[in-house]
Amino acid sequence: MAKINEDLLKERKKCSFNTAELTHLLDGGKDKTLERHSREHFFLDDPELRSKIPLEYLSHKEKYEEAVRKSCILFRKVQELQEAGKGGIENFREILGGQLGSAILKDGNPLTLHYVMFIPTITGQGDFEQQAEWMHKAWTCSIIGTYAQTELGHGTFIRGLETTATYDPKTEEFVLNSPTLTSYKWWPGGLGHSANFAIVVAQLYTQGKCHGIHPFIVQLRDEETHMPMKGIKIGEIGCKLGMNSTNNGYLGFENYRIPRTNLLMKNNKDGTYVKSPSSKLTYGTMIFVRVVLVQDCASYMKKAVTIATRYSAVRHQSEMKPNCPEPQIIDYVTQQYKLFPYIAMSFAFQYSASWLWDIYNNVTGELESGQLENLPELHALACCLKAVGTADCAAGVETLRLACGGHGYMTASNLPSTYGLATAMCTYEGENTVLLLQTARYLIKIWQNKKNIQNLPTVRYLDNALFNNRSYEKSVSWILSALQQVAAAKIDLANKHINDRVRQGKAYEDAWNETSIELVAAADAHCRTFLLDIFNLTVNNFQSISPELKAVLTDLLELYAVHTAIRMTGDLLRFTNTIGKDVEALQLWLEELLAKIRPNAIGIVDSFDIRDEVLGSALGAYDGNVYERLFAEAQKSPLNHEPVNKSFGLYLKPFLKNNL
Ligand SMILES: CCCCCCCCCCCCCCCCCCCCCC(=O)SCCNC(=O)CCNC(=O)[C@H](O)C(C)(C)COP(=O)(O)OP(=O)(O)OC[C@H]1O[C@@H](n2cnc3c(N)ncnc32)[C@H](O)[C@@H]1OP(=O)(O)O
Ligand SMILES: Cc1cc2nc3c(=O)[nH]c(=O)nc-3n(C[C@H](O)[C@H](O)[C@H](O)COP(=O)(O)OP(=O)(O)OC[C@H]3O[C@@H](n4cnc5c(N)ncnc54)[C@H](O)[C@@H]3O)c2cc1C
Repeated sequence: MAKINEDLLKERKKCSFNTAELTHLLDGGKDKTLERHSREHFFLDDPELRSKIPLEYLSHKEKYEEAVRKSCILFRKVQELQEAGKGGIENFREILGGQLGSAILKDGNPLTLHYVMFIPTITGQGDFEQQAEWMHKAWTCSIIGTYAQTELGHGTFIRGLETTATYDPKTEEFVLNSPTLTSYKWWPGGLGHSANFAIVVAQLYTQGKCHGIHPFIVQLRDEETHMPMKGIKIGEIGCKLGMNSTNNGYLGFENYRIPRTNLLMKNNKDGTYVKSPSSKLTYGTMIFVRVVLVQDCASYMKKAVTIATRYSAVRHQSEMKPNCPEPQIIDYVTQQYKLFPYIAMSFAFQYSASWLWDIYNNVTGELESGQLENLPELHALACCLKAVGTADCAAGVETLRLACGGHGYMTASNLPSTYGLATAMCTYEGENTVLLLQTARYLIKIWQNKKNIQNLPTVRYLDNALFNNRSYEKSVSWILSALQQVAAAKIDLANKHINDRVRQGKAYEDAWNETSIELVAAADAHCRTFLLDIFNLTVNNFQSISPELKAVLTDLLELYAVHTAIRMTGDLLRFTNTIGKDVEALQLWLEELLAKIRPNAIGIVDSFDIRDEVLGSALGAYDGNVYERLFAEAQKSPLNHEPVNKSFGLYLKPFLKNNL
């Protein structure tokens, strides 16, 4: 093993708790950690899953081809694991998500949508016969599917989609058409050249009447030759900020016929068209992905913060005191402020993601038996957690990249491509502002009618939060109650402003739009109370952990709470009993916490136990040999493979001569 950097050795000695204990806690037990290790070994130590040339130096086409090669090996290996009964959804979570997935396929996986949306849509929206027909083919990958909903003209407003599926009773077929340029499907992952099937969301027409959007299973390419079917126009949409291997595609239909039975029917029991109990059941797959994305936010954040924290312990810069050695940059308090809140935030997101996953499973269980009452609460929670989680994650990764100075700008730091993956999450699966407005819509309804509020665990605090009015105490419980008061006050105020505008004669929708900045802020505040509440509950509920670990988790919980409170200073002053002196006390508390966490910072990120191959970063490797790794990475540039590049003879030399 390479020699470990001296600074990191010293940092590791300072750590006050057992890092393995925290690793096991985060994984859900020692056996889970061992399972994860064996999964990592299975995938990361397979030489076939490594690339010979760094991705950045490949052309767009080569990147795609390399990604398809790897994805096929990857999913063959997942199938092997499933067949051996080793692991269920965890395999998919890791392989598709921000850790193993993004380590092996750094710029995205062209087959992700098959697992994340195609299969879940068949399971969630297909009836018994349809599942029998399609699931085996999909699971065994005899067919590869994607989820084609968004169009050139509409992503958010899905009721406005223009693709039509018109029923032809004579042939018992649906005829698919893209009547306009804006009706072309645009964005679906893997659609360009990978998938041969898709779930297509289209407006269903029977007897000249439109019944709204519905999902259909559609064959796009010949299963043998992979040529597009007649009546299908298909291709890739081109280069993007990131995710350049995901093969996002476009798709148009010209009188393309599919059997009647390809309309997914779980929510339309009859063979003839019958309206489902809730049109929003069609949106089920989107809720599923929003839920799993919150977990991914924690993964990306842990990765970025591990890289930046290790680098900050190795990097020395400037003089703090005259004639003293240059300090590690992690000793600058401003640097700690860039790093440690994101360490704390990754815990907050991991714990909330896990609660959300449980709520999701309960509610989908209820939906199976026709109970819909808890769906709105789940939808509202999933929307705001997805929005706040992805926004904080993307901003966090960018802050952490900046915290690494110039070297953070190198692709070898792996921070730019992590940012590319993180920022995409802010848009896909529901643009963040739009999702916060969905949560706000629910909160306003609850505010206007609090009758059943005590049965709704995520909003019951709103019953009396407006009147919390506690005087400042240095405690998480005070911050939580203050944040709850802020959320309640913001909802109340937004509600008042909507009503005022309606009273002035505005249409409700106009009043809503005019109040929407406040509505988004209210939903954001509500979400932050949930994140803190769950973090607090989780840490308080840990019974059998060592006092040393409990102390570290408490520091992180407090830092998360204080950091959130300071970010919302204006709101605290405006809506609670907080006064200027309390803000000063919060600031001192923040600084105290940064100092407390400082000796454990490396220990905490080590506990995330992220393998070097997953970090994929010259700055973040366990051994801390930053400069050697940066130098080695530079040697991989194709420009360094020859002492003189041909452009010298072609352009520079004549140019230099001309200037003589
Ligand atoms: C294999 C097995 C296992 C595998 C497991 C693997 C797991 C592990 C994987 C781990 C790694 C992950 C990696 C991921 C990589 C991903 C790759 C990229 C994927 C990216 C894909 C995409 O990007 S794919 C397109 C997504 N595209 C949207 O996301 C559109 C947003 N746009 C809307 O979502 C609607 O359009 C919008 C705005 C609501 C308005 O919809 P609208 O106009 O119809 O509705 P209104 O606003 O009028 O609301 C009317 C009433 O509906 C209520 N409501 C609305 N939605 C509802 C809902 N969903 N459920 C219930 N209720 C709902 C609402 O609350 C109102 O209720 P009320 O009336 O009671 O107030
Ligand atoms: C990397 C990536 C992968 C994707 N993969 C898929 C896929 O596999 N399948 C698929 O079907 N789609 C996919 N998409 C599409 C994605 O779901 C949409 O881009 C997303 O839902 C946002 O829709 P839009 O692009 O129409 O944005 P728009 O809705 O046009 O948003 C533009 C702006 O308008 C604002 N806005 C829009 N409506 C409102 C409103 N009601 N109130 C206030 N503000 C509003 C937004 O806040 C935003 O600021 C993907 C997108 C990306 C970036």
